[in-house]
Amino acid sequence: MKNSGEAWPPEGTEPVAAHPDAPGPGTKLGVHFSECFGCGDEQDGGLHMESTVGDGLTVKSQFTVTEAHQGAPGLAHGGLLACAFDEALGSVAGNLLRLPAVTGRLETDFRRPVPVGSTLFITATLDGMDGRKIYVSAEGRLDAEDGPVAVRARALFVTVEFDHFTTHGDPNAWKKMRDSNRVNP
Ligand SMILES: CCCCC/C=C\C/C=C\C/C=C\C/C=C\CCCC(=O)SCCNC(=O)CCNC(=O)[C@H](O)C(C)(C)COP(=O)(O)OP(=O)(O)OC[C@H]1O[C@@H](n2cnc3c(N)ncnc32)[C@H](O)[C@@H]1OP(=O)(O)O
Repeated sequence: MKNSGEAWPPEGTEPVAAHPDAPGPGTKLGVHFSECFGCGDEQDGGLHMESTVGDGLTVKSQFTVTEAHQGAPGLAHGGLLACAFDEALGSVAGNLLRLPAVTGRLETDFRRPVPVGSTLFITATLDGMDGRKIYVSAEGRLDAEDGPVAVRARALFVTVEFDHFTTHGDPNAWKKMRDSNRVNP
């Protein structure tokens, strides 16, 4: 993946269409795995992000910063903001393409402080694919859809076989996610 100053998406990236069975604009995506740190509802310390499919190849997510997310006093920790963007970017890749994929590389540009109590309105866009490589980008605006941009991010996701998760992860947790019918791999 190219560095921040270089062309995005990189040369060789092809435009993509959403999968025919992908959820349409306006669909609330809910929780893909109850224990996910980004969106899970059984993860007390998590980010509890909520996402909805947007127009075009986008997903819109919201992340409200609490005192549990601080780095500097009163301000969101940059690593947690990166986590929020990983979730939003993974959501646009996974839900619109309906392909299992993992983050290979994630870049974040922090442009404004994000205070405790504020909500980031994140729009993530599916920029294209090159073989197994999925390119996605996002921006997060402070406290409103048209608020000032606080964070920009872009990422490379790489498609994997489903056994990536059972081989390297926890097969029982995978079964729990599958049985919840929240995703349908
Ligand atoms: C997580 C959800 C699972 C559920 C899936 C089901 C349904 C989906 C529906 C909804 C999902 C909704 C939301 C998801 C929300 C959040 C997502 C969170 C995602 C994560 O939290 S995920 C954890 C962190 N993530 C990892 O744990 C990855 C560890 N890693 C590896 O597992 C390997 O590293 C892997 C597999 C990445 C590649 O390994 P590999 O051996 O398969 O393939 P290879 O190395 O050949 O790479 C192939 C091509 O990608 C290029 N490439 C690779 N990495 C690159 C890099 N960093 N920079 C530049 N280029 C790179 C190569 O250069 C080559 O390019 P080329 O084809 O041109 O040669």
